[in-house]
Amino acid sequence: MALAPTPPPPAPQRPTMRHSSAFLLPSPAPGGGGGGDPDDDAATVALVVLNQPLPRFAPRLWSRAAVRVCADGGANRVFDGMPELLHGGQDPDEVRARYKPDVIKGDMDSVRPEVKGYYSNLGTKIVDESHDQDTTDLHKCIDFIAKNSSVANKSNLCILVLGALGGRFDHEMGNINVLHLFPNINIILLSDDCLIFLLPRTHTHMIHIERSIEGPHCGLIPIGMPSTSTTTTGLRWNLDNTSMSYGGLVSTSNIVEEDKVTVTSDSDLIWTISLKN
Ligand SMILES: Nc1ncnc2c1ncn2[C@@H]1O[C@H](COP(=O)(O)OP(=O)(O)OP(=O)(O)O)[C@@H](O)[C@H]1O
Ligand SMILES: Cc1ncc(C[n+]2csc(CCO)c2C)c(N)n1
Repeated sequence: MALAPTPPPPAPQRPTMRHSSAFLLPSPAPGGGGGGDPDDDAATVALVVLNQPLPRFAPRLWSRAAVRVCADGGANRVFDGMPELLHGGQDPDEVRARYKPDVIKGDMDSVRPEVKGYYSNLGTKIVDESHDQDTTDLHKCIDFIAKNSSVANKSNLCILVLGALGGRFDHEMGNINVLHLFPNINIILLSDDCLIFLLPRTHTHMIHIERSIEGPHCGLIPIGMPSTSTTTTGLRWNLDNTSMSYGGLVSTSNIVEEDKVTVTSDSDLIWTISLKN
């Protein structure tokens, strides 16, 4: 007697993780004060400034953050860049006192001595890890936020990283690697032109599109590992149980069509979306 075919195992049920870029809005949308979840107005923002030109929205995000950490030469960018961004004839030292980093951390080969001394005198904590030449300054800063800062234990922590994209390709890849090193922390890499975050495979992702400030161009990229099955909704070119890999298909130059995009995958994926100027 023929046996009945064994039914395929049910697809794993994943919890939903919600994402929103409402933190970039000039004034927060109702309930959109933080980073990860648009309905979670208690989300806690930590800011990391890298050694790249400050994005135009840096002052706004600085004001929203609970802790501000400069990665080594990122402190030079705050020292030089905040007075420039705010122009309007304000006294540079008055601006610098208002935009004082809580911490400068890194291997300290890029922060200028006078900048380090200036902020140290204002009370900034300086963490010199010049002995560690195996992890990047961004990695060191995420470690600091995860282990030592006042926001470390917040379940709704969102770390915004300024100046992570554009510039040197080895640094960009190192910055993206940090997303894969800390898959359980909500980290968003930002430039003036786009943002990037990781979609861990443990969840289905519901990405709320803030159309006034982001899109329509987007991408879904399996940087860390290939994916045998990714399914999306809300995109012009949706994936339906589709494989993606470097050397095969990766979803670049896609377009968001709906206010909500959903993504489910068997691999960690990078989500990226363009920012409007
Ligand atoms: N051109 C860039 N593009 C993207 N990220 C950058 C760039 N330059 C610096 N960063 C980021 O800012 C952090 C601090 O930069 P900094 O220049 O102080 O690093 P660094 O370790 O001295 O770099 P290196 O010695 O490789 O030149 C880096 O860890 C990196 O995450
Ligand atoms: C295989 C390997 N490649 C590169 C480096 C160099 N490196 C990586 S992170 C870092 C610190 C930058 O502030 C430096 C110098 C290394 N150690 N190991």
